[in-house]
Amino acid sequence: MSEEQQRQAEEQRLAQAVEQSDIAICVRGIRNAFGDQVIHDALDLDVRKGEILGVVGGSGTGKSVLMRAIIGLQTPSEGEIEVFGEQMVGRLDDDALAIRKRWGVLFQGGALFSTLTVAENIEVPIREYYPNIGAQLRDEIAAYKIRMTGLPAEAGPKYPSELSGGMKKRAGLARALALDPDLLFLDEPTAGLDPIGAAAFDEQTRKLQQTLGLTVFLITHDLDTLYSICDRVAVLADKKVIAVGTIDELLALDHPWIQEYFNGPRGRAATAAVSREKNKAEQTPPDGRL
Ligand SMILES: Nc1ncnc2c1ncn2[C@@H]1O[C@H](COP(=O)(O)OP(=O)(O)OP(=O)(O)O)[C@@H](O)[C@H]1O
Repeated sequence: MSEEQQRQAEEQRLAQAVEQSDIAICVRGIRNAFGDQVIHDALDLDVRKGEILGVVGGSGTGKSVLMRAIIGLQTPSEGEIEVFGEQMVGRLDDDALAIRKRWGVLFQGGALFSTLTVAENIEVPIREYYPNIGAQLRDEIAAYKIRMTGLPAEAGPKYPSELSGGMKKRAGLARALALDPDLLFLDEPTAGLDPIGAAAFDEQTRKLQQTLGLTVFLITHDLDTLYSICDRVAVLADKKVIAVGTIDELLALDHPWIQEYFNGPRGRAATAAVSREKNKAEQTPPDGRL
């Protein structure tokens, strides 16, 4: 190899290394199947650091299975998954502890422990990963997370059955944030919320993502969420991620599911709502008076 070729190879290697360091989650060639039912085959996906990536796809396309594979609850039969540069497939729980502490998960439906109060739910991951933290500090952390997610302080001693749907989601979010994660997984966080509650939850997610510098993997069917807070969207179909990009980039593709989803009546309504919000913001003077 000539000196010039060596220099070019080194530059390429460095460029790749810089590119890689921008990636929070790197999924390559994974296959997931349940018996004869193949859910993913040769699926690739990159999630960039600091982005909110929306993950969409028809029901049963394997969005939750993909999330479970990334967080180690489902072992792919083929392929590799890296989180923050660490190989995850086949790692034992103890071995991957340092990485597992760096993410928080809000499962579909909230998945709060019904026999524990909100504060006790939030304290579960703290007890699990930091058993030496004393009760008083644990309580303080829980109270802080409760405030952070917009719940009233009185929610702490309540049981999940005493909360509204929106409050349950926020309690689940508070638990997901218990360990100050860098990476947040949200599985259909606004499902079942009324539109105002859903918009408030989205806004909270965006605010937290910006202030805490989080990377967010967000599974949703909610077009308003995609339009209002997602930086990019990944589309699952045909056992793969068939496209990733901004909504404008996806709209330029002529895949029938993508066109139907974003350009159907609901997609058009969501676009119209976003441009109305934009116009309103542009017409509002900086001091907020109309
Ligand atoms: N533990 C399991 N055992 C057998 N099949 C499973 C298991 N988990 C998921 N599946 C199947 O895998 C497929 C994908 O499920 P998944 O929950 O990931 O879909 P999804 O895209 O998240 O759907 P939805 O949008 O309806 O929530 C479904 O057909 C489901 O029945």
